[in-house]
Amino acid sequence: MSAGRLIAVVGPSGVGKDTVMEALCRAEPRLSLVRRMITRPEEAGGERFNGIDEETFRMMERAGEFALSWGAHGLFYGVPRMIEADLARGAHLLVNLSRGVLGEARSRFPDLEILTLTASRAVLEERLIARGRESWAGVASRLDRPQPIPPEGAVLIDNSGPLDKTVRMALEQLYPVSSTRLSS
Ligand SMILES: Nc1ncnc2c1ncn2[C@@H]1O[C@H](COP(=O)(O)OP(=O)(O)OP(=O)(O)O)[C@@H](O)[C@H]1O
Ligand SMILES: O=P(O)(O)OC[C@H]1O[C@H](OP(=O)(O)O)[C@H](O)[C@@H]1O
Repeated sequence: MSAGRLIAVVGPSGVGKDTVMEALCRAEPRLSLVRRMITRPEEAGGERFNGIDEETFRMMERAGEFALSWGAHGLFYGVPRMIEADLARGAHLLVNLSRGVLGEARSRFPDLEILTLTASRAVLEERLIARGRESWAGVASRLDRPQPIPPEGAVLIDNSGPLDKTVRMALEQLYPVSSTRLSS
């Protein structure tokens, strides 16, 4: 069994992380998505996640049930510990992480790969409004969040253009040989 791969997809809210991750999974059967636990009602839509209340989140965190956890936008996010077993089985996992948790993620998973998605503020604003998941105030606070500099060693991909272009560029980086074969 070959070693698993943990690939963090990061970038500002609205840049398209969840959309790109889903498209990557459709295009590359070796990839699968990590389902996060979030203190957000599941009816909010967007990515597939498990919605839990804050008390449950705290309990799970104390019980060591998360490989990684963090807070952002007034919510808490947890990555189930189960990913360790999946990686040991050789899975190639895509996970949506906060940029604030990358240091910890790298010390816990030294082979962590990082895909940073970028887009201009105007594109982010347009996408967040069109998505309609947050209120106007929620959109404004996401846009006004200070943007950290891209983490060292990350692959930078511009997602301002069409989704299929982003997917092609990301796969070229993640699976250099097979994507060359596919496009030839
Ligand atoms: N390349 C693209 N072209 C056009 N629209 C896109 C593209 N990528 C994503 N979108 C749209 O932008 C919106 C935001 O995408 P998505 O929810 O995937 O972002 P996100 O980075 O996961 O945001 P958050 O961190 O807030 O969850 C969605 O409505 C999605 O359909
Ligand atoms: O800005 P940073 O800290 O990198 O990311 C913070 C969090 O914001 C997004 O969450 P959501 O899915 O929009 O709630 C990301 O998924 C991440 O968990």
